[in-house]
Amino acid sequence: MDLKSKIRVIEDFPHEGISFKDITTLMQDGVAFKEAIKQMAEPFKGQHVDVVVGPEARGFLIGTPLAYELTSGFAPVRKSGKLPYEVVEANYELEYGKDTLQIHKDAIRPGDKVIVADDLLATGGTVKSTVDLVEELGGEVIGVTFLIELTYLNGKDKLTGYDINSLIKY
Ligand SMILES: O=P(O)(O)OC[C@H]1O[C@H](OP(=O)(O)OP(=O)(O)O)[C@H](O)[C@@H]1O
Ligand SMILES: Nc1ncnc2[nH]cnc12
Repeated sequence: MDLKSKIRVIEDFPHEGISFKDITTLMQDGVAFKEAIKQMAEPFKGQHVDVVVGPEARGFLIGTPLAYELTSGFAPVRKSGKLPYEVVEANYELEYGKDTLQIHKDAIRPGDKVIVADDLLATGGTVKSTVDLVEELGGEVIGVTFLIELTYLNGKDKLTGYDINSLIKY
């Protein structure tokens, strides 16, 4: 299936010069959505995964079905002030802004095998912060996976040494 053809591209959103990759059109198509998650899970089948971690908000859309497919737990990384229990936090920059991300202190146990999942890799700021939070809690990041990678932004450079996968490349 041509999953790339299911992505809607909107130019100059949310700012002039940004070519926004809209995954809602892929997700509306049940067969395409299922195929995308199946393909994202493929490299991890047969490996033990304790937790998939996904950053708010689109990381939840991809991370939770991936966790379900891998029979692992899921832990959310959220923007500042949303999580009710004790947190650790990291500041980050992304393609069109900056923010603070937080994770519950007990979301990861030391030694947990963790996959970090998001819809899209742009500059890599979001996912690098997410990886840092997992490692601060003692988790081992065994993979970092994206539905989409914007190769022209070189986000992978922030993630050297990690096993990185992406299904759809621009
Ligand atoms: O690689 P980066 O440059 O960090 O950009 C990628 C991030 O940007 C988007 O999230 P956004 O912060 O727009 O939040 P949302 O998921 O709540 O829409 C996207 O879902 C990734 O998480
Ligand atoms: N170009 C883009 N399209 C969709 N989400 C993004 N997040 C960061 N850059 C993005």
